[in-house]
Amino acid sequence: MDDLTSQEAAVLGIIRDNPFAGQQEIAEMLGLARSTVAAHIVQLMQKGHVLGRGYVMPQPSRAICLGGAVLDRKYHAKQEIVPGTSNPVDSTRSMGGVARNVAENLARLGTQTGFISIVGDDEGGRTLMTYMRERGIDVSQMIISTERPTAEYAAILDPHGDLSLGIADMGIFDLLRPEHLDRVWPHLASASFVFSDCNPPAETLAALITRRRDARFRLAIDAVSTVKAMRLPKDLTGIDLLFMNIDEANAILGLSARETINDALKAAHGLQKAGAREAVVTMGAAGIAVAGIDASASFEAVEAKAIDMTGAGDAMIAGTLHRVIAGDDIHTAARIGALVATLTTESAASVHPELSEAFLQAHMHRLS
Ligand SMILES: Nc1ncnc2c1ncn2[C@@H]1O[C@H](COP(=O)(O)OP(=O)(O)OP(=O)(O)O)[C@@H](O)[C@H]1O
Ligand SMILES: O=c1[nH]cc([C@@H]2O[C@H](CO)[C@@H](O)[C@H]2O)c(=O)[nH]1
Repeated sequence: MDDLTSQEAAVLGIIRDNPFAGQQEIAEMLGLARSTVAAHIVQLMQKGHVLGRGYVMPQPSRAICLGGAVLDRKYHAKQEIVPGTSNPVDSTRSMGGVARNVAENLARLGTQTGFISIVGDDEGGRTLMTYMRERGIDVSQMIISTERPTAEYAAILDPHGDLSLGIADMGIFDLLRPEHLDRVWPHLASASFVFSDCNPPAETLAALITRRRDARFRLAIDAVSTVKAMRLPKDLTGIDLLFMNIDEANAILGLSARETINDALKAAHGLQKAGAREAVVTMGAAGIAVAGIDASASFEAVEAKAIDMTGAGDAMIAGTLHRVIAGDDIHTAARIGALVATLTTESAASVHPELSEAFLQAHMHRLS
């Protein structure tokens, strides 16, 4: 609360006791002009202490996920893929989008979560919104576009579940402009953590990172892909926690080594040097490198009976954020992230359909 002036704190105190207090009533109680109280309430919204009219108070720990809402289609090859010809596959559909996957994982683990994205005015968009709402995720700040259809992603997976080719129709995310951040700012400002993927345009990411410097929330970012990682500014100052796989980290750092987990550790240090407060660089089954604020370390991935890798990175982020929000340090939290990632590789969907805190606890023995 040390970001508040004494008058703002006094106004907040009255609103907390009586969320229905009118501006005139508050003004009279504090001996201020009504217009002064109105200005203080605007400031309280900007600083994230008040969410909107009716003065609804934010929950103490809340995550907001910003970025991709996507319809995923997976084509799982029955034998080694032969390019340039027809390949037999098993196909499945599920909800995807990095930010959406992170939001669903977080909500399943019990973190209070809001999701901000854009979907088309179509059946896919409506199904996606309903699905999220039914999982207790706040979708009140979503945009519904009549200009573009809901984003789609097709993953062609080899017989081992590894990505052979991904095809992404994500044009709708160009409409996630910086102005939308202004509109949803009270929701972002009141969160304990804001997570964004790199599906929004570079200007929107830059605006978020810049505005984070004066905000109370912590900011986590995931690159999504080597192409989208390039949307991040050169100066990563303002990012509290940056998630990348080794290829994405190398791409933005101009590095190429990807032989051992030490290369991932070097990349994580590189991201810190570029301004990120902490960085997690993943290397699939080969392990995870964590550059924390106090110490750096790497550890092994949790052994998996993997069938589909899609969403593993998103699950790693959600598991990590869930624990960081609960108060764990990044090293402890990332181990839980690795376990959630492994569980996700063992399901055909982009988010494990059975994931819950109890499900996670039942698998904790796998973290030896
Ligand atoms: N074969 C595997 N065995 C065990 N764990 C794995 C395996 N593949 C991925 N993981 C887990 O998932 C995490 C993220 O995987 P990866 O490094 O491939 O990131 P990514 O490319 O962002 O993932 P994706 O794009 O598939 O979501 C790893 O840190 C690891 O914990
Ligand atoms: O450009 C993009 N490609 C793929 C995804 C999503 O990644 C998820 C897997 O990590 C998957 O669900 C896909 O929709 C995205 O959000 N943006």
